[in-house]
Amino acid sequence: MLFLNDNRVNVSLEGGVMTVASEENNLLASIEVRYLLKAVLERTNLTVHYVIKKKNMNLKVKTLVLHGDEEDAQMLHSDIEHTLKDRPRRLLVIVNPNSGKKKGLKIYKKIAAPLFQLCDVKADVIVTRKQKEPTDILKNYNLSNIDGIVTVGGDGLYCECMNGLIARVQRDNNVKVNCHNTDIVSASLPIGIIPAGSGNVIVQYLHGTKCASTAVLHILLGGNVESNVCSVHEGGKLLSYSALILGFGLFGDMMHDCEKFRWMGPLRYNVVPVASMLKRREIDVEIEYYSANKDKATKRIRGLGKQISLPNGFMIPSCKSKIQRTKSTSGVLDSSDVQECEKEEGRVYAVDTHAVMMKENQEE
Ligand SMILES: Nc1ncnc2c1ncn2[C@@H]1O[C@H](COP(=O)(O)OP(=O)(O)OP(=O)(O)O)[C@@H](O)[C@H]1O
Repeated sequence: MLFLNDNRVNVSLEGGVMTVASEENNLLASIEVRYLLKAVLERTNLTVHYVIKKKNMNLKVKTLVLHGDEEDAQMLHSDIEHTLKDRPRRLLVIVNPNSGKKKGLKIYKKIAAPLFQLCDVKADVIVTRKQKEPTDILKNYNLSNIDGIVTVGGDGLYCECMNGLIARVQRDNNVKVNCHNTDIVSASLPIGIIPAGSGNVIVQYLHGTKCASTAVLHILLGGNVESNVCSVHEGGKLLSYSALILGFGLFGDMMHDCEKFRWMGPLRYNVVPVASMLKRREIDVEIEYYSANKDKATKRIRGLGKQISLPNGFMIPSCKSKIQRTKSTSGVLDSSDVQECEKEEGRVYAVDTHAVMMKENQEE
């Protein structure tokens, strides 16, 4: 026998929904099981922590307290815990204390750590001291001991961890990474992002909000989504993996210039691009991409000092496609020039595939 306030209630966990109804069958509470966070049992009291989604896409923790017969409370507790068995339990957390406004560590301690504790999540927290450290950590870390990686920082930290993870997976699978025709082996380990950086574009894209506690809750709820990853090659060598934006021309110049003013913090993205725009240069570029659908012919887009957009749908996560770009060349190319170009040193190839998982609520 269980009670909600003074009402004697029946609780069911069927059809993916936890319902609490009065003896007269009036529905008193209804919570989707995927939004259940944790059930805490203290003798005859069972506190159910769950998440609600607000209109602004932020998630908020709520509680429901049931009390009554100790045995009934215990049974319901173990039923709820059973529904949570696939949630992440062990995480590697990589914090960049210098991200954005340098609040990464504070955000982790104040927002993430208490929620991790509530959900019995064991976190191995590493605070980075320098650039490239995340890549080194992921070279040798025992990945079989964890359910996911969490970054506390900006898009750059995520990209570096994604690079480290993808490189590690290729190494473990003996992939010839310098060969641009080789498929990238997908990583099965998800990467969650707690935003503490300058732009936090990926988190906004995933969750519709840059709220840090919402990101933590998405990670704890255990949803994930596949994401494309491109490998970028030059001169027969792998340069890097890219999962957010692969840019060149004006965009590349802007980002390059912004890096020189990292000391300015997030403000650099508002100021520095203006100067990059003023010293804008024309770039002749040709992009060639191969559709996932092998029946479709190879398409080619050419532009000289123009904005070039790839067709819609290019980044559909499940789509396997390849893009290739030649290095900046002078004059307009025809198809025979392209073949010549492909023999040149210094060409850049990019191959994209779905390879990395990011934490997200699947329904969003
Ligand atoms: N302790 C550290 N000191 C300096 N740089 C670091 C440190 N830890 C990580 N980095 C590197 O700093 C870069 C940017 O990190 P992050 O994305 O967290 O910050 P950001 O301010 O949002 O920058 P961006 O706008 O480039 O994303 C990453 O390449 C990351 O690896």
